Amino acid sequence: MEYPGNLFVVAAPSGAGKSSLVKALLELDARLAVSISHTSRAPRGQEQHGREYWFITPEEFRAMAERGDFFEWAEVHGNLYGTSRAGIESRLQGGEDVVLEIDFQGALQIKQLFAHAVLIFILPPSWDELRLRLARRGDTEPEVIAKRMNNARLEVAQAQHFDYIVVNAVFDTAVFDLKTIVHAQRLKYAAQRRNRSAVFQALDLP
Ligand SMILES: Nc1ncnc2c1ncn2[C@@H]1O[C@H](COP(=O)(O)OP(=O)(O)OP(=O)(O)O)[C@@H](O)[C@H]1O
Ligand SMILES: Nc1nc2c(ncn2[C@@H]2O[C@H](COP(=O)(O)O)[C@@H](O)[C@H]2O)c(=O)[nH]1
Repeated sequence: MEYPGNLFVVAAPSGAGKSSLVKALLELDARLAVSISHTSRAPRGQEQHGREYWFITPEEFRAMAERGDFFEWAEVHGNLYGTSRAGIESRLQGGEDVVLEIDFQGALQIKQLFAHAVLIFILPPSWDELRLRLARRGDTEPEVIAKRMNNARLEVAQAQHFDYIVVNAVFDTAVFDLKTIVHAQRLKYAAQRRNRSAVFQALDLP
């Protein structure tokens, strides 16, 4: 599938900081929109339906998957997560740029569907720091942290399939790296599509 809008996929082990980084990136870039996923997991902390996720039951999730409502979906840490077509198709068709914050299984499914999608993997600076970040966030049970740390080793092994790897050690440096990737991709994709006005727009030229 090919749409005029750019598609960025950000994946990372839980706690590496992808939601925080994507939030900071969106604040700097009004042309980016984040896709809100559907999940069968229960809300955590202050999470709200329709803001962090669309929270639905496993039965509702499976019915949506069977209807083909998702571009991708996967089971992650024992819960179901998916990117709905309705959430992003019209934006991409309209030339808007979209970011997906999803796991590596979903990222690889997206790359099969959208050859121009840019896959970015976020790494924590160390395993100890990853564990600390999960613990400091304060909304995840110790046994869930243990499960996510185990899964993190499998997830990091998939980083080789991504277009870029960003290490989230110093937060502002990682945001800058993401910004640079987004800017470079906008130029490249616009040039590939021979869209001169999009090239000028990406360069911020009149
Ligand atoms: N560079 C950084 N240095 C220190 N702490 C950070 C950094 N980046 C993020 N954090 C903190 O780490 C914690 C985890 O971050 P965040 O929730 O963004 O991770 P995530 O990868 O989106 O996790 P999940 O997949 O579970 O949603 C948060 O408390 C966040 O404030
Ligand atoms: N394949 C997909 N993975 C998703 C999606 N939305 C989120 N996720 C990933 O799930 C884990 C856990 O998230 P959490 O909010 O429970 O901590 C994390 O890796 C997310 O990136 C999705 O739509 N598809």
